[in-house]
This record gives sequence, structure tokens and C-alpha cells, in this order.
Amino acid sequence: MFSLMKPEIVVSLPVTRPDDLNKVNKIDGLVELRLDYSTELPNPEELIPFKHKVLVTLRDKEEGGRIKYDVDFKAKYLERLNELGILYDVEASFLERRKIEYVGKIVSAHYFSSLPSTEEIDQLFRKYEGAYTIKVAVASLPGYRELLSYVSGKPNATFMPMSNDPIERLAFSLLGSKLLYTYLESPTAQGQLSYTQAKQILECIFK
Ligand SMILES: O=C1C[C@@](O)(C(=O)O)C[C@@H](O)[C@@H]1O
Repeated sequence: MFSLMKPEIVVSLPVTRPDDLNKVNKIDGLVELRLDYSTELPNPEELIPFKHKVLVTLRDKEEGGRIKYDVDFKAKYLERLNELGILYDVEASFLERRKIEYVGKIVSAHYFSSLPSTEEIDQLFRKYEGAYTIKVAVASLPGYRELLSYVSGKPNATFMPMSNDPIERLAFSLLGSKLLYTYLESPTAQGQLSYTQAKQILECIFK
């Protein structure tokens, strides 16, 4: 018997200035702080009041990030978040360059110009077992639906099409994605639903 699984909603919040952090407590649920939207990062210690409801992303430019950060600076920033017990997202490609903690974190991979093979997906999930979730986001390239279906069979996976169809993204999330990324005011990727839309639809499906 196949059963739909309810994903956890994440609200992806671009942090363009310090007082954007004041929006966090107005959102019920997990909030992704996209810190790569600003050249001025909060001190990790400033995030302690939000530590139980945020995940921090300093997205590499090569994987859809806005502002390029020095690799060593980013590694030190994430290591400090780890010391403070603040959840973060780190690209698998970044982990190939800097050995920082990934257990209990979000390990992510974004594919905009070519898709990984199923063998590469197998390796990703083998290598980063123990992560909070392993996230695979793919552009609508030839074969992307088949690949996302393959990822949906992996344990502890978060997966999504970065196509321009929010309903397709929602549909894939129901195949077992741990997280469903949404937006509050402005999307941080193609195909995101608004937080309120996603919340209403999931409440209808899983009432
Ligand atoms: O990795 C992801 C997923 C995402 O790219 C999306 O497609 O919703 C949005 C990003 O903010 C987040 O860090």
C-alpha cells in the first residue's frame, strides 16, 4: 500500500539586511536564512536566539548563491555555527574542499546544467549517511523526473525540481521528500510555492 508522506515546510528567507532576522519569529516552522544575499553576515552568536527554528545557508555562487564568499571564511563560519549547535546547509561540493561537520546537517547538491548519474546519487547518499537530510535539487533537464523518482527511493532524502511549476514541486515532495522549500515574500529558486499556499494545500491533503 503506497502512502503519501507529509514533508516539513521550510520557509526560505533572503537576509539582505540585519532586521530581516526579525521576520523569523513571525513564521511558524523551520526558516532557512539565506545569508548569501548580503555582504554583511550576522555574527553566529546573533543567531543563538533563533537556533531552534532556523537553518543557515551560505550558498555557493556555483550552486545558485548570490554573493561569493571566501572558502576558508565560509568554513570557519559554519564551524562556529556547529559549535553553537545551529543547523546549517552545506554543499556536498564544498565538503570535497573543506572537511567540516556534516552529521546532523543538510548536505545539498544543485544541478543546473547537467544531471548526476544514479551511481553518483548512490555515492552521495553512501558518503553522507548521517546527515539530517541529503538534498538534491535539479533543473528541468532531460530525464530530471526519472532522476528525482530515483532519489525518492533513498532514505532521508530531500528532493525537488527547480522547474517553473510549483505544483510539480509539491507533487514530488509528496513522494517522501523530508523538506519542502517555500518562500515568504520572494522565491529563492524557481518553482517554490508561497509558504501560505503550501501550508493550506498540505493541511487539505493530510487533514
Ligand atoms: O537548496 C535549496 C533549495 C532551493 O534551491 C529550492 O529549489 O527551493 C532554495 C534554496 O534556498 C535552498 O537552499
